[in-house]
Amino acid sequence: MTAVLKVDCVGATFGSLRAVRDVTLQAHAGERLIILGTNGAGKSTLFNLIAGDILPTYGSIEWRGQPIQKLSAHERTRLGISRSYQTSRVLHGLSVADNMYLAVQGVHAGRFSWRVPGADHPWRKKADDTLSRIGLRDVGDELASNLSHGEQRQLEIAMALASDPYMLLLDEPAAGLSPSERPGLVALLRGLSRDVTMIMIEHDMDVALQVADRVLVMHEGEIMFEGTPEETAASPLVRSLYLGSSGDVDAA
Ligand SMILES: Nc1ncnc2c1ncn2[C@@H]1O[C@H](COP(=O)(O)OP(=O)(O)OP(=O)(O)O)[C@@H](O)[C@H]1O
Repeated sequence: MTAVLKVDCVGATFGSLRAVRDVTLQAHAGERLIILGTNGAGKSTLFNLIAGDILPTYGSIEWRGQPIQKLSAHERTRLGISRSYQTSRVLHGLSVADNMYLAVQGVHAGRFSWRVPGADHPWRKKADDTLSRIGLRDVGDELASNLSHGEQRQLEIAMALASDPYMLLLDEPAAGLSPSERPGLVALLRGLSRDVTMIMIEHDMDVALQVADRVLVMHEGEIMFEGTPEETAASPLVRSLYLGSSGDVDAA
């Protein structure tokens, strides 16, 4: 397996707080890597370091053989790294199709235009194709505010795919979903092309274990466990770190 992402002994410090400590990890081409951990474990900070939203205090990050730890988020997007955020970036006053169009337009930095593009404009076509891929083409004319919570998360994933990334970083895609919406999300994530490597932060153990090839568990800024979904589900360490003393998987 080819390692496309190599994070080597990376740390991020905020004042006296060591939010991420000496983290080393690799992601392989096409892999689904899931990062679990309790609140404040450092998962989002690690994502920000990989995506370029913050720069590491120390350590190196290599993407397809190239050091990227000093590159901006925008430069990393151009190299094929795309991310979603915990807080939705969907504009509720716009239609689903227009949200998607803006995401495609955003990839072509410096070429913003207020002119309404025709249906045959290549960016519009790209937006429509991506919505079809994610199963939202039929609701393209709906205001984004009219979508169910599950469909809004779907739209965020579609928007993150606008740049045709090689690697997708998804920050808690199941957050706020009802139990009945989760199987749809799992099916969507499992159906994404293996041309795209995926790293995902997820609190929901059930969703995480259904999507993951490999699981990392963070605690107090460090990676404390790495294993397959089966090893994760069976691990007493994961139970004590992640699930607390109750050991109740459903409590995740
Ligand atoms: N920009 C910042 N400035 C100062 N402290 C920060 C900053 N970002 C994160 N932190 C702190 O770093 C620690 C790790 O936060 P982080 O958001 O990475 O954790 P997390 O595992 O993603 O948690 P959650 O699951 O709640 O999102 C926390 O104590 C947080 O308060």
